[in-house]
Amino acid sequence: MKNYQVDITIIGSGPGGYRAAVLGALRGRKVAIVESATWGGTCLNRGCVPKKDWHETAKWIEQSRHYAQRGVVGPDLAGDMTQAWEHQHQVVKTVRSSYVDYLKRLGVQLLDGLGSFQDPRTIVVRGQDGETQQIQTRYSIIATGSTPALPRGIQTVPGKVLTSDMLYDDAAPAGKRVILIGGGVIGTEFAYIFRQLGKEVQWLVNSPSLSHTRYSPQAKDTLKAALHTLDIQAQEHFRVSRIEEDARGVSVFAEDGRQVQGDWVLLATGRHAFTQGLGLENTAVHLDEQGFVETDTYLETAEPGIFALGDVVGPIMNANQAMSDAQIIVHNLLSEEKTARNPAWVPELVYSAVELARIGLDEDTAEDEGFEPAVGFAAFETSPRALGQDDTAGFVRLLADMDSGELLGGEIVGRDAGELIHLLANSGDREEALRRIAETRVNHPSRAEELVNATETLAARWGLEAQIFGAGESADAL
Ligand SMILES: Cc1cc2nc3c(=O)[nH]c(=O)nc-3n(C[C@H](O)[C@H](O)[C@H](O)COP(=O)(O)OP(=O)(O)OC[C@H]3O[C@@H](n4cnc5c(N)ncnc54)[C@H](O)[C@@H]3O)c2cc1C
Ligand SMILES: NC(=O)c1ccc[n+]([C@@H]2O[C@H](COP(=O)([O-])OP(=O)(O)OC[C@H]3O[C@@H](n4cnc5c(N)ncnc54)[C@H](O)[C@@H]3O)[C@@H](O)[C@H]2O)c1
Repeated sequence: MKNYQVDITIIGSGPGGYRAAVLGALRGRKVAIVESATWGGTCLNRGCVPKKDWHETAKWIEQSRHYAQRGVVGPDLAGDMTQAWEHQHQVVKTVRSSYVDYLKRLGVQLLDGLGSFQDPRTIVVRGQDGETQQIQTRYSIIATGSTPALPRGIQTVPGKVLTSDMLYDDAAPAGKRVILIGGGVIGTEFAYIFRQLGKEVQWLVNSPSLSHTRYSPQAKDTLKAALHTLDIQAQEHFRVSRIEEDARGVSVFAEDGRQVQGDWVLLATGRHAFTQGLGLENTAVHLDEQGFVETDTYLETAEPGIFALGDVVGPIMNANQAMSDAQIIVHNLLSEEKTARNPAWVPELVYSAVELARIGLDEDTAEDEGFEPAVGFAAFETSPRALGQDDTAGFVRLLADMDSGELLGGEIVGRDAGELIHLLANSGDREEALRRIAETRVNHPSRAEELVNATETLAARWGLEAQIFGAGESADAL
């Protein structure tokens, strides 16, 4: 049995674990990272990276409908999921090998196998070949992510009843008629992607799409309208209770007796924290009622020296949160001044018929926290850049406190929202944020200009000129 002595051990190599390993090594610490399955975790192998690759393909196909009017002529184009699957697979392989390479170059010790606490400072790693290795560690980070949650009584069947994990682990099933279950983020993203990739999609949801998220009603309505334009509509109040397979495919039954038939099913019915086999009983680490690892606001568990991040901590499950958590933990391990987790200021995204991005507080939360939120709005409808791209859906919506002009939150809907949100994500002084945006030297024509326009709307409509433009000359003095 091989033995290692390190400063920090990370269990799980998803975006959170990977980022923690990189930051720990860059700060001169001896780091080991353990992975029981594919290096890179859910995000790289079965989540964000392959999904965004498909979203890009779906956008190309949608945009091809504008080709003729722009003077690009030729036969009609259509999506092919088999080829799209191959494309994402190649992208994922390339990214994975560059990730692993970088960790090795930084001197991180990579260990293949299931990591399990023998005691709070000892982790045993069991490889698939039965070999075991042991790590003595000063600190540990649990970064073991999540797995798909299935409705009660429903089981997966390869090629017929899949989760998103299974969809990317093996080539996509051939059948054209797909039944998609769930109105959460995955359901809303895949309804669009599947449709553009040439599938006939029956989308079953028990509550309206994204109803449990913090996007504004305006954002959800814009997305709904874009999906309708592409003839994508959900069957609402469909609570799945049973799935049957036969020679012709699959039948999905609702609690109220409705029945839908198709070739295969994708279950997008949530995910839960994954802690199986971690040996937490040999530590003081505690799980909450939903199975998430409990931590304090600095992400330390009930066992001093053991931290946790990302999906396994929840409740927000996205790569951005996992990577932000990693930054916080490594910072706190190495600095006197501690930083607390603040999920509100980590961007959230949805990639569907339009992109939705948001950060900060929504109106209700802002009011609850004692602010008086004012809204600044700018639509892409008249943006020269958006018009030139034949893609004018969406807007920028900024929230500021009426008294102080402090930026409270922001939402960007439309093409490239996932890139533009970074202009709001800088964690600098938020009392100065709107002034910083208003003074940004912009590229023209660009979508980023609409952020400047939204700050100007805020100033003009809510009398925030002094806070946003500064106390310069008044109009009377001119
Ligand atoms: C279809 C889909 C699309 C998504 N798209 C996006 C997106 O566009 N943007 C976004 O921000 N988020 C997206 N997400 C969410 C994102 O993938 C997750 O939030 C993110 O991967 C969580 O990162 P993590 O580091 O917490 O864990 P994970 O990425 O889940 O990684 C955990 C790793 O730990 C390993 N592990 C578990 N137990 C052990 C053990 N005992 N020993 C060793 N290794 C272990 C697992 O094998 C796994 O590799 C998507 C998710 C899905 C399913
Ligand atoms: N862009 C991103 O950041 C991104 C992308 C994909 C996934 N994720 C994260 O991954 C996690 C999993 O995504 P998800 O969409 O599976 O989960 P989710 O929790 O967002 O949504 C699950 C949906 O399934 C529905 N559902 C559950 N049981 C059902 C039943 N029996 N019949 C019909 N509907 C049922 C729920 O009502 C809900 O609408 C989420 O936390 C999500 O935020 C993030």
